[in-house]
Amino acid sequence: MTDTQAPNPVRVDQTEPATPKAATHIKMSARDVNVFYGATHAIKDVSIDVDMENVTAFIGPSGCGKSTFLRTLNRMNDTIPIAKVTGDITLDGEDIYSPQMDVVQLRARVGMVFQKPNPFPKSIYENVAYGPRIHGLAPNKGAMDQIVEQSLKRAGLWDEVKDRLHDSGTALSGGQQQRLCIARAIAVDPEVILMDEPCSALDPIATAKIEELIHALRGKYAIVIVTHNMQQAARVSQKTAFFHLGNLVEYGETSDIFTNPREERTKDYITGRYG
Ligand SMILES: Nc1ncnc2c1ncn2[C@@H]1O[C@H](COP(=O)(O)OP(=O)(O)OP(=O)(O)O)[C@@H](O)[C@H]1O
Repeated sequence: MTDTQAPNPVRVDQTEPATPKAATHIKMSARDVNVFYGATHAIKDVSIDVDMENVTAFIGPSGCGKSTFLRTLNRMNDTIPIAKVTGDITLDGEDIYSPQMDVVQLRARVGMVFQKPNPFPKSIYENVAYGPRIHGLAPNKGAMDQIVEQSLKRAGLWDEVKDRLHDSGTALSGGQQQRLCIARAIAVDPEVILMDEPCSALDPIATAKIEELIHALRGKYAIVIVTHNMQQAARVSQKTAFFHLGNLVEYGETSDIFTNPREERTKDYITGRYG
């Protein structure tokens, strides 16, 4: 889909139940996080809690640091030599930047879906089975078959691919490929799924399917989605964080952010004054 800017005002999905004020389980916490790329200070003292019950959207103008911050949550920035992260980030209270943290394990627990669908050049079955195999999650073929089927079902793809599991994943449509990537993340039994503009390469129908899927997965996994499409943030999330120039300007319930923002900068952004 072409991520066109939202006409204003952005409509918030009123069919969603009000976000529970209590009894949320904080899954990830960031405190005073800074990210530097060499001399570029990309993230400035960001503190935020991500919970299990709500989908959290990160919004803000291009270059404000949404993707950079998202990548700190599963240490994807480790792969960028000039990136330096300071501050504390925990997953269920455990410091993910501690030297004892197994990063491969962390990235299974905190899975990621990218902007451009990136299935392996292997069969649909193998795309999903790869992670469980390297993590030793399936003792035999029957168990693996079950993981593959369940993951594809959860990703809303099973009915479309069950008769061609051994065809190449790259032969699927873009939207199907993205759901295959979500199935691949689900297959290793993650706790958190990070999505970095997962619909920006998709047409409106494929985008709607991913958005439905996000609704269906809500609560099973803590979900964080970066989007520069404000309508999408309003449709899929219950919590929204607005970033600007590396700062977390405002974080709260999506309905408040879009209808009654506290900060002038948030108001300017959601009313289309910049970005
Ligand atoms: N690999 C990198 N090396 C150097 N600088 C980077 C790198 N990645 C991002 N940056 C810089 O960090 C800042 C934040 O970029 P980031 O991609 O996180 O923003 P964003 O809000 O996700 O933007 P967009 O919506 O355009 O994807 C920008 O100034 C960007 O140029």
